[in-house]
Amino acid sequence: ERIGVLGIPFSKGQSRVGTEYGPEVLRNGGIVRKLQNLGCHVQDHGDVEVIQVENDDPEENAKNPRTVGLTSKLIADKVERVLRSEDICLGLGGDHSMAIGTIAGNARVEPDLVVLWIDAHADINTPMTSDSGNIHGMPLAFLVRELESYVPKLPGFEWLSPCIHAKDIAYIGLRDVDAGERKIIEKFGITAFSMQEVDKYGINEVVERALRAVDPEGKRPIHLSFDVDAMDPTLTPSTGTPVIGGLSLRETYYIAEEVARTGRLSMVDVAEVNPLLGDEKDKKLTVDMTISVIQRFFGNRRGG
Ligand SMILES: N[C@](CCCC[B-](O)(O)O)(CCN1CCCCC1)C(=O)O
Ligand SMILES: [Mn+2]
Ligand SMILES: [Mn+2]
Ligand SMILES: [Mn+2]
Repeated sequence: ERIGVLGIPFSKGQSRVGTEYGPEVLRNGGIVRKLQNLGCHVQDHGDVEVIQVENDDPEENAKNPRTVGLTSKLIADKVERVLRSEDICLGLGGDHSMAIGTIAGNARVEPDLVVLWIDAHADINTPMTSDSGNIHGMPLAFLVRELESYVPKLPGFEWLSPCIHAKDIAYIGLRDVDAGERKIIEKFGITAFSMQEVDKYGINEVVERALRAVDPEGKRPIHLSFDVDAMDPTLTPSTGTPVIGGLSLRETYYIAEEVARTGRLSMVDVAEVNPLLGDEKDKKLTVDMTISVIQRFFGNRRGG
């Protein structure tokens, strides 16, 4: 497998400083070398250029729209270029608004992709249903074709056309879903396995059902968007919106190993690592746990 690593040092999809240092701490944690040690061919493509628009006033309750929109276009362009020369792109974020660009870019190369969204949150608020105005809680709303008429065209987003269908998405790990998001998930029948289903069926059954729901014939490329807050905060404390009762390390490993086993992984987003939150121990734990999970997307199996 040829892996292209792409840093996405972005934080303007939310209001806490720090996620812009995510790529740096993950690289310093040795992710490139660790993947090479797995026998992968790893090329580091550097960082996406981040655009900072002056006087970027909120629009329709969405914060930093121009900065997020224009940076998302650069992310999409870079992801498309990486995926033209590599088999898989590993996007190191950065807040979860990064997924607007990574999915848009991936879809240009793999138009038939499906999305597995591993997260405590649904990240599908429209600017109107969001209570925070933080675009990291909205990325999927900008990407889903069925939501196009519900999402205003924000300044900076002129370049973006929705590129996935609601039925192409499956959630695992949900435990903090807003009212508006629940309505959207129900209305469009989006496949969603919350932590309750993980407890009810077990992670093996959940992963099997999620994959079958979005890709019953087992042939579509997979965009895996991993928000580190999907894991229990005892494992990844340095993140902006922690929610107790999360995935265990072994459950998260299992998801990664099963997705790797499909052989159809196209892109992995690693979102919401914020090394400025918590103490040094929290930061190191978060980085170490995140890197150990990433390795399992790329062939490190507990069974050897
Ligand atoms: N849904 C939230 C949180 C989004 C998290 C983004 B992610 O997953 O990338 O980390 C919820 C906001 N709201 C905060 C106050 C209490 C109720 C929920 C929002 O801001 O939209
Ligand atoms: Mn989240
Ligand atoms: Mn998220
Ligand atoms: Mn978060």
